[in-house]
Amino acid sequence: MGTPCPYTTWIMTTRPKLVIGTRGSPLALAQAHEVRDRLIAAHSELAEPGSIDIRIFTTTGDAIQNRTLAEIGGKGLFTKELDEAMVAGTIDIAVHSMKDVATTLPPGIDLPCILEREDPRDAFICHKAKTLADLPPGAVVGTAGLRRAAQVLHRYPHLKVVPLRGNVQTRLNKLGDGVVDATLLAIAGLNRLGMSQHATDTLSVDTMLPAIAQGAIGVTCREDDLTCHHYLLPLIHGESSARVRCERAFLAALDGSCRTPIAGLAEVHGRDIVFRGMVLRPDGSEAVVVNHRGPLSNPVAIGEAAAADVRQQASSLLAEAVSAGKA
Ligand SMILES: NCc1[nH]cc(CCC(=O)O)c1CC(=O)O
Repeated sequence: MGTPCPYTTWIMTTRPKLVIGTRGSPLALAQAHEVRDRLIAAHSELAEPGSIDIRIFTTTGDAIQNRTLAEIGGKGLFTKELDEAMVAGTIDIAVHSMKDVATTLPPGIDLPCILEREDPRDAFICHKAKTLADLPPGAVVGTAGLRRAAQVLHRYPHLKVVPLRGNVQTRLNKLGDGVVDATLLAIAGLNRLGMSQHATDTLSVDTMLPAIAQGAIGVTCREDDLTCHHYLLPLIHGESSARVRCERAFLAALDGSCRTPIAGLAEVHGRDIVFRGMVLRPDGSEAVVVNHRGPLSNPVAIGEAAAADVRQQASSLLAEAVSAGKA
């Protein structure tokens, strides 16, 4: 046996083939690990120990957990530091909840990969009632998002909504402490954390239309990084990509963000996409719902047509919703 070449060892330990950037919340880490495991399963050259490095970043969005997002303003709060690290070359790919990704990507960054989507629906979590409809008048629902708040107030005007922020565990703790009577969380997040046992009920999309792209994980990389585009290719899920592109086209055409009281869900029926979009007044007093169907081959056109429909039917409601999300 010859002596191992020290030069080779040095390269292997200091230069991973791929650096993944992620936020540090348990949910973000679970998603980054899922992407790492899928990359390893798809590419034997990445299976060698040390080939993939995961680097954790605190984003502006994480730093302000205790204020409501609507108070802060600005787009891409959960992606900013990751985008900068990618452009600088510190990381090669970044893993995101697509729900938190602004509709316009920064220059030089591509979103080549949407993984197979999880359940897009919201969970109702409560120790006092079996479902949202059973909550008595005056019961307090804690939620950070205008979309969930406006839909709760729209369908159940007798309920009270208060802001409740923090990561999934923090929100469950606050519920346990009795700060609120109930809260709403994405089923996908609970599933990925192995915490689905906390869901008291799954809300139908007729009760609570999901956020744009809820339950979908996306992976970004530099536009000119052909190696990463190659690595990500087998992870792309076609139907999920089409659904997310349709929903994001709707949001983009309405100039909305993840903080706007806008909801939408695209589903695949045969060779068609069936899309439902909703825009609400922030106080839930009024809502407009649009339904559009079209070929799976052009998802963006369906989202855009639905947005045009909203503009035509409810321009003042839309203006109020959009400015609430930017305030
Ligand atoms: N804004 C936080 C956030 N971003 C993505 C998820 C859940 C997972 C997903 O939608 O993919 C959550 C938590 C929640 O809304 O319950």
